[in-house]
Amino acid sequence: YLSLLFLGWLTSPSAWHNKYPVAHGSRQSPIDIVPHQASRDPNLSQIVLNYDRCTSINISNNGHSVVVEFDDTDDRSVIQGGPLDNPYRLKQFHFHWGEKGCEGSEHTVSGNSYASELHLVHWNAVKYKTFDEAATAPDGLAVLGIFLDTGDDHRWLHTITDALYMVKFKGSITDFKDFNPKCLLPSSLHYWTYLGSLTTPPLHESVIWIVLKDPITVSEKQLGKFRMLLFTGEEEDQRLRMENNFRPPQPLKGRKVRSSN
Ligand SMILES: Cc1ccn(O)c(=O)c1
Ligand SMILES: [Zn+2]
Repeated sequence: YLSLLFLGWLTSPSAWHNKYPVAHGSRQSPIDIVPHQASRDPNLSQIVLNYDRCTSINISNNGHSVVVEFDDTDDRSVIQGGPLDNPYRLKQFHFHWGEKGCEGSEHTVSGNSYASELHLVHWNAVKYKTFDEAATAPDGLAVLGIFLDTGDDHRWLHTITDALYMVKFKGSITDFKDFNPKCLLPSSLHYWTYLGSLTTPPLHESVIWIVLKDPITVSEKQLGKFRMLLFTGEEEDQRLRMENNFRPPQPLKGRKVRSSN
């Protein structure tokens, strides 16, 4: 039992710096966003999402989260505008959540957590040849963060939650075609943006974060289905429920958070 606790400690956010010293870097994510301290930047245009020709491929459990991957061999699904100098290609989206409704998001707003946070991960295919190369470059990735609040059922989330039983165990993967993440967006695309990092090891400081101000609403029942996923593989005897897969806010270290109009 103690060995499990020790193992748990080793993989917890507070221990990541031992293997990934960048965990104590100058542009780590997530952060606490304080709206009235964010500067409205008139030069910040709206963000534009072109997901209409997007091609989802599969859904999988990578031991950290549930991930939907997309065909990123061309510019069929991109995010552009806002703080971005060129289009960034959609590669995957995944979620972070807690064990109860009052925590689970990675970014917080004036110290308040949401129940979950959706990350749509894009990469700069104009400047870099592969996702892995982009993932280590300061302007390599653009992650669109969307908060999930609990309330009524989300009309389209069932498409994902109905597939979760097929990816219960770490390492499981199954087909997941024709899903357009546009159905997971809130009505307003107003956002905060700042320079940050991946929120899981290797914590590369390569992410231009675009966090939408408005959350989407999902039901406690829908969120509960994420908590039946496991961190552990089918062959492991310890079954660890996948929950609290969020990193807490990191020091701002003088960074400016900008706000769209
Ligand atoms: C690429 C990547 C990996 C993990 N997470 O949480 C992210 O938000 C982005
Ligand atoms: Zn994430």
